[in-house]
Amino acid sequence: MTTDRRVLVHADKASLAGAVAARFITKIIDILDEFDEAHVVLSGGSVNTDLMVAIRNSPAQTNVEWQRIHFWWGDERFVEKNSPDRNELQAREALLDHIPVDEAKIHPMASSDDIADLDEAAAAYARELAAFAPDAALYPRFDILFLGVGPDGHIASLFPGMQGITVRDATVVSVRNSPKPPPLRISLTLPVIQSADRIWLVLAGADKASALGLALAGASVDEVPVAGAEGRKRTVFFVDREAAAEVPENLIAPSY
Ligand SMILES: O=C(O)[C@H](O)[C@@H](O)[C@H](O)[C@H](O)COP(=O)(O)O
Repeated sequence: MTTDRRVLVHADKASLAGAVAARFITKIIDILDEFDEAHVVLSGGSVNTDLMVAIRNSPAQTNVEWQRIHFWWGDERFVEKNSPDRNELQAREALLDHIPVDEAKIHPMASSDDIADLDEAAAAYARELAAFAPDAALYPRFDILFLGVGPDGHIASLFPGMQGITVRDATVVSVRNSPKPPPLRISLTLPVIQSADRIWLVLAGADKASALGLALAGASVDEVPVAGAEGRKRTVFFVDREAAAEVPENLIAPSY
């Protein structure tokens, strides 16, 4: 599957966000040199939100042709449109409202105001993915898919020991009893996550160390979902020192 999986360690959470932002800007400019459009999947969570703020604050971001990028989400909390819990709202406030995006290329998952039924909302996102997929594919070719990681090892809204992480025959799942509130969510499934050319996981803090260590040591995906984060071309774990505490030394690449 993947050709490369590496861990890049930064001193702390603040330098992590700045470093990933700089790398993202460079990489997305390269991708847009090669392709007419790019597809990027955004993540919720505090570390990824800090990253989006760092992207917006980087002087280099004015060199990105933002209107050529499609933005998708890995998961969403199924709440009202204006709820501060919405990953969409957080991403808009952190980044999307501040850059010249093409609104037709922003693909949020439905809120409970848009579609009252959770399963219908998940099905609608599957249709949206298929509508922007090449040929007969079920979803676009994602250039970069960002993920946060929970202390329990969850990615997107795929939680340990729950049904969502086992789903292989759908692109989007509804989640009804998320252990992390709010309980109702929508998530991309693991096969879609693994289809991305690049998965960039961004995580910080001592409470992530055990999940990361287990994932890299080959834990089962059902028990530690982040163990299944492997993109087609490259998978990078961007972490701070605290989160790296249980990463085997031989997997740590020099960050500078
Ligand atoms: O939907 C959610 O509840 C969050 O988006 C969640 O999946 C988050 O990405 C991780 O828990 C990491 O969060 P932090 O970056 O805040 O540690």
